[in-house]
Amino acid sequence: MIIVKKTNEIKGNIYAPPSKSYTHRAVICASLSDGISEIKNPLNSADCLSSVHGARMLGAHIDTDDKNKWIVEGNNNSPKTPENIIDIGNSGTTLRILTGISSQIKKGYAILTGDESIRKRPMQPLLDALKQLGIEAFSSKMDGTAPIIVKSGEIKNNTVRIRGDMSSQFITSLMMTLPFAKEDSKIILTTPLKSAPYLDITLDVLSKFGITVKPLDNEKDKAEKGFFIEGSQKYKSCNYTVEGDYSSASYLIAAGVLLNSELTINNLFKDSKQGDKEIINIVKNMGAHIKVKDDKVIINGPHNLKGVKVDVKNIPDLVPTIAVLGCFAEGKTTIYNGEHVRLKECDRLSACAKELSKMGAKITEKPDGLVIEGVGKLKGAELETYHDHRLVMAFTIAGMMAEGETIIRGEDAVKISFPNFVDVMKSIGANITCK
Ligand SMILES: O=C(O)C1=C[C@@H](OP(=O)(O)O)[C@@H](O)[C@H](O)C1
Ligand SMILES: C=C(OP(=O)(O)O)C(=O)O
Repeated sequence: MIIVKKTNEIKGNIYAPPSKSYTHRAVICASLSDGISEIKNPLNSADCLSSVHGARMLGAHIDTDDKNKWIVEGNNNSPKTPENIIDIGNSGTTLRILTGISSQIKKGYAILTGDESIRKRPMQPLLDALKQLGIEAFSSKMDGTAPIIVKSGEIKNNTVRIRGDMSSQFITSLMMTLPFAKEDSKIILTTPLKSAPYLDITLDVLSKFGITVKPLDNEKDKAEKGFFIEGSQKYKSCNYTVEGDYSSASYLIAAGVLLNSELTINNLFKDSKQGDKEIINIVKNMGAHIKVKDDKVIINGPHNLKGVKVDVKNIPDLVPTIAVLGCFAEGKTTIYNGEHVRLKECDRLSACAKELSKMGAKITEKPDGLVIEGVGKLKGAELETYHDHRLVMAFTIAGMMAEGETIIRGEDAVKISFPNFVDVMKSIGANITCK
């Protein structure tokens, strides 16, 4: 557990942890490539190591001894049949991407599974999409969740239709798999897209590893939104440096604007493709005066915040952070368009409402979001975090602002995306201890 006490001041010049989304994609692209790639500043977290593990099972050699630089020898566009089941732990990104990629093993089957939470996360839209492509992939329990069994197969059809509103990771998986098809192909979205910036991250990394995926040309194809993928492309090796993670930095930014602070957070790029850089605009709209440089964010808090309305369609991972900020803002903060936020490590809408209410927050759960009446102060309480890293980190910030002591259960989950979270928070003066 983390024991959090009211914290008067935080100070420091720190680095945002490396991006989880970029690390996953870089290591998987490198693992498929034709040579040796160096991944610099990778995120050494449990989720990214799940991608490393899966990529090794599919035939890549990956040396992670140097935590600052992973060396990846790719399987030369020829994923191998895994010797065993692939246990991807808690990582949705790994499960979704490698389900598609596994269909390109030359013979046999790949079986992908993970922890209790991952075995509840939806997979059916991706399985249906693979079926349209002539690939046999199914849930062993026949309920659309992992364990997933994927049969090696040649991609046959060249058009796949898939919903875009449940998880962008299904589409990332298809974007990374369809370059293996002999013929050109199209992904057509049957609903408006959510979490869209994650597809920009996918396109960005793919392009560095020699793969081109283009949005469908809307002039020619007015009715259809989606992507065009040229057939028979090859992944090429590339030396890649991972930028800092705005989702992880959101907890530091929230702490900075709420508390008495002098905080510089480095390695956050102004021109990043990460949707979660929106945290900067959100706190600015709430009234915070933070300085944004090309590669860092500087905060001198506290700032008086006012409630705002936030569309979280494209920024699902920021919800716990915004919920905490809303508790300390004047007036009402409304989070909407976040049905997909219920499909993460846990139902984050319901968990935020339930747990923050224990601290005296006034939160109403809506089908697609949360309405938070700013109460200005919270009181310490004992909180559950449902094995969800983002809840542990967001609730820690709430605890630092609360009167009395807050106990946060399940702190181990931070290893998923921000393994040294507790040490970083202590280094800037957070009044926290682990037991
Ligand atoms: O592709 C990615 O790296 C991610 C996509 C998002 O998921 P959805 O597309 O399922 O919303 C996000 O919540 C997750 O943390 C990381
Ligand atoms: C939902 C998350 O990741 P994933 O989907 O990869 O499990 C997350 O990091 O908040």
